[in-house]
Amino acid sequence: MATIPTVTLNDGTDFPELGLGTYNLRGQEGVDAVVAAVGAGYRLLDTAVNYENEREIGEAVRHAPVDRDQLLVTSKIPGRHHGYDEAIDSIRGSLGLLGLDRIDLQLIHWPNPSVGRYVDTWRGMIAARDEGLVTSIGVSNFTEAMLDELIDATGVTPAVNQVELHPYFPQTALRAFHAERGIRTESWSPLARRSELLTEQLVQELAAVYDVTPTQLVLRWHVELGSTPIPKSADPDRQRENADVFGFSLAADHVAALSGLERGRLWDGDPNTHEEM
Ligand SMILES: NC(=O)C1=CN([C@@H]2O[C@H](COP(=O)(O)OP(=O)(O)OC[C@H]3O[C@@H](n4cnc5c(N)ncnc54)[C@H](OP(=O)(O)O)[C@@H]3O)[C@@H](O)[C@H]2O)C=CC1
Ligand SMILES: O=C(O)C(=O)[C@@H](O)[C@H](O)C(=O)CO
Repeated sequence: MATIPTVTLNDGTDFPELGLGTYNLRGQEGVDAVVAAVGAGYRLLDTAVNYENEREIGEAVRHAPVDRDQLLVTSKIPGRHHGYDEAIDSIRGSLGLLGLDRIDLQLIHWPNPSVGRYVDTWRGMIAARDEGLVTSIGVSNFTEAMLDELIDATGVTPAVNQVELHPYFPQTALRAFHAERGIRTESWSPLARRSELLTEQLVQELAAVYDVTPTQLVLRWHVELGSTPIPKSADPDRQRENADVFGFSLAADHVAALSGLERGRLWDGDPNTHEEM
């Protein structure tokens, strides 16, 4: 079983350096996949209201081979639940589906700027944290300007910003901004959804240099950048492979070379314009 190291968030919480994405993990197969991942060493589980699998994630937590307190469950507030009261209701709804009395990390899923309610939503999340419904609060898909808007309005800095990040889109400027503000970066679609990234010549060649798989090389690149990747896999063998990235490290010039694959966002998810309800 892999031991996944942790870093300390700006609120003092220990946060794993790698977690499990669960988009599209549903039904009994989804429960089994998440239980297997915990058995393989995963402690951070990433879900969202919009994944429609919070019931399954809660079920997996109850059947997992470790105590609930060793697991960190993330959920996310969807666009249709933006607003102060709506955010608190959304969190209560997630707690009900998960069957848990606390969510470890609560995020705003997308800022949806045309709705104009992410600051109110953030205030609701602060209240939910103060009430003990959630431990850590953060955001997803927020730009530098949006992050500063939250901080300036409330004095509370998000613990995490979960964003699209992979060698095709290394988010250099946003990561530097996070480092200045003490915000932990979390990488969604860290494998670029198994696109041609894994068969890039550079990725294949460097994987051979380190005697690891292309997937392990890419996930280690995230770790070297100081971002927590949350690869999704339904397969126990691939889950184990993905978690086994803490026994080697990459030379700085190899990290830079992988970042040089940059070509931009893969799915047109610019938070200034892309909205999800
Ligand atoms: N906040 C946000 O807006 C977003 C958050 N997310 C989160 O990020 C998570 C991860 O992103 P996701 O989009 O799922 O994409 P990933 O980059 O994690 O890629 C997942 C794909 O890669 C395959 N895969 C995983 N491991 C391996 C491996 N070792 N070898 C070969 N193929 C592999 C999986 O297949 P298989 O299952 O068969 O192994 C699946 O098809 C999501 O599940 C979700 O939790 C994602 C998008 C947006
Ligand atoms: O998976 C998520 O969390 C999402 O927000 C997705 O909807 C993602 O944005 C996507 O699949 C875009 O094509």
